Amino acid sequence: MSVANKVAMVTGAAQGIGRAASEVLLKNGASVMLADMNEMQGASTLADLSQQFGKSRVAFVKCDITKQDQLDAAFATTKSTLGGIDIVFNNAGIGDEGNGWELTVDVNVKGTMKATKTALDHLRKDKGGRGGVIVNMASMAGLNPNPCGPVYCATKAAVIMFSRCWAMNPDVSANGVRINVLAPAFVDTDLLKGLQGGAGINRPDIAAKMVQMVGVMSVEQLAEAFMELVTDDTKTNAVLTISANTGKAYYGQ
Ligand SMILES: NC(=O)C1=CN([C@@H]2O[C@H](COP(=O)(O)OP(=O)(O)OC[C@H]3O[C@@H](n4cnc5c(N)ncnc54)[C@H](O)[C@@H]3O)[C@@H](O)[C@H]2O)C=CC1
Ligand SMILES: CC/C=C\C[C@H](O)[C@H](O)/C=C/C=C/C=C\C=C\C(=O)C/C=C\CCC(=O)O
Repeated sequence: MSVANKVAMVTGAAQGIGRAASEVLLKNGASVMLADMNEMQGASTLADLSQQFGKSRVAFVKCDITKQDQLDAAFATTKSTLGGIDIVFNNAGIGDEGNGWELTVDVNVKGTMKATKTALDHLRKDKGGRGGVIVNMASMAGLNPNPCGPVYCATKAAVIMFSRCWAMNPDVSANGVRINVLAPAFVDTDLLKGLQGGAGINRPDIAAKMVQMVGVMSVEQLAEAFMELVTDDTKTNAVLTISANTGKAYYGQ
């Protein structure tokens, strides 16, 4: 599927991977709603992207994905401002392993689940949508256990299983919706800084060795992998892993 003239909503779009994915969607002719809880960073990203791609194809909505009312409003605003919705990238996520660990579960698991269910209500043809694709952000940390971030790893494993179960539901495919998962190793963003110990990670020394061993990708590499999951119509229930040293591979295939 070409993304030209399609409408996308990206959560966690104010910076990092979400911003890079939004940029590549815009470059390829889509309209994009940047959804993020960080209004200040969101406004700055909106200003940059509007300058590059024009004001009519990009907008920002404040949205905390743990809040159902804000998700409902974000989807409604996307449709009214940009003329519908075809692509949803549930990318927002955090990695606090310390005192804030419950928020990590709330955002990564419950937030992603709420956003996926809301996306299905807006995309499914039997619910008045026009079909489309949902990409949920997991991590290779959700596939391979390690001692550094048990909470983070468990949340990402939950995202993978939740997404795959929905993708297999015949009511979803029959109504024109594909669901895929992106599972990267380390990417050069603010989140990765948590591995240096600030977010209460267990054994930052082991994490540092893992980073050294696996390597670190650019956000642009992630945006390209995201686009593969969006544009390849044969991909549904696909989990695309990607790391700097080993490249891309579909899990289980
Ligand atoms: N950076 C890495 O090495 C990896 C990142 N990931 C995943 O990629 C996703 C994006 O992370 P990065 O770009 O690296 O991080 P980042 O910290 O640079 O960006 C995350 C964005 O999400 C937003 N956000 C956080 N909580 C939110 C909420 N409740 N509602 C709405 N927006 C919220 C933040 O304001 C921020 O703009 C996350 O789900 C992360 O777990 C997965 C594997 C590796
Ligand atoms: C990507 C981690 C981002 C943020 C760190 C958080 O702050 C959190 O507190 C801790 C998370 C701990 C994560 C530990 C490991 C993460 C591993 C990967 O993302 C993938 C790395 C390697 C995959 C190669 C392999 O295992 O085969």
